[in-house]
Amino acid sequence: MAEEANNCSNHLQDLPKVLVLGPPLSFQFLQPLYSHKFNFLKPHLSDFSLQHFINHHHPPSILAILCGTKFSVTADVLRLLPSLRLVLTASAGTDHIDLSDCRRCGIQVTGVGALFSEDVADMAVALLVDGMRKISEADRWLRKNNRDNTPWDLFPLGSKLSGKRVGIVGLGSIGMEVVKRLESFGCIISYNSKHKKATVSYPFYDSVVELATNCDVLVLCCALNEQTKHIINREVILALGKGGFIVNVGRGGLIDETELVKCLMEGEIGGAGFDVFENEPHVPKELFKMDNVVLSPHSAAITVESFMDVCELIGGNLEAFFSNKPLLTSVMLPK
Ligand SMILES: O=CC(=O)O
Repeated sequence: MAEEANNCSNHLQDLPKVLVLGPPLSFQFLQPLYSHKFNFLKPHLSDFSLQHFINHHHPPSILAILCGTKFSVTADVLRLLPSLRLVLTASAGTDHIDLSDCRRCGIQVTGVGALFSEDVADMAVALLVDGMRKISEADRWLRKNNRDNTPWDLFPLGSKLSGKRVGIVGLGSIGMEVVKRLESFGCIISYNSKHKKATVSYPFYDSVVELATNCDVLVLCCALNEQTKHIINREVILALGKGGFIVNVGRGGLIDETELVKCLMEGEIGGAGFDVFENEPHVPKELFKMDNVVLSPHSAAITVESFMDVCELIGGNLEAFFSNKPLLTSVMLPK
């Protein structure tokens, strides 16, 4: 028995090490599939501090990190790992990673590319339909008023989605999937993005205030970075107006959340659908009391199918990296 355990730990020692930070949600599916190929180091199961844990595992032998969005890969973390060559995040967003420092240290970064785009777009549209047609509100109302003598016409009217002017903030792969879906609803699309796209003919606004002025709905699909932090501020919200609706499936920090909550309370905007929040897992408690708001716990990307695909992609990227082949997906690092 002891010999078997010894063989097993010897075998583990021979496998390439991958330091798992977070860990990402998909790790629970990934681990059983790839434990025979990689030695996953799991500081979250240890009582040691991260630094102590890393020092205990011979830092020069750790070439790769696997993380999710809840773990910030800062310059301080990178300093603990002098031989690190790959940061692999199980996410589309990379705002939790110090990309400039990765570049400086010659570390490649890989994420899931466009793998979550369809699921996230589905959720964006679901939040929008739910909010405008009051689906969650209707469900709550009917459960509460489930008596034969309650007249159903007491339930408030929703808003029609077809024909609405929808402004997409960030026309990347998620934004394009949202557009595909909303065009079939008969919505009128325009957008704001870092650059005007040569490949689409939808009206482009280089100012988000102008986009909001000309729309009934804003759907936020862009990455969070220095340029996009609080891209939705009070001025944008007021420009969208009292009947307006905002959906955020990007990152919480895209919206000045305090201002949005205030505007919702003051009736300056019609409603909102949130999959992401500024200080997750904190959700402003005022939102729980609002019927014109639909909430979801940063779960837009999470489906059984996307998790299976993500495991395959992460495994493929790890295999490519450790056999010196090109990565299947890679993140562009800032110049
Ligand atoms: O938020 C989810 C992701 O960035 O993949």
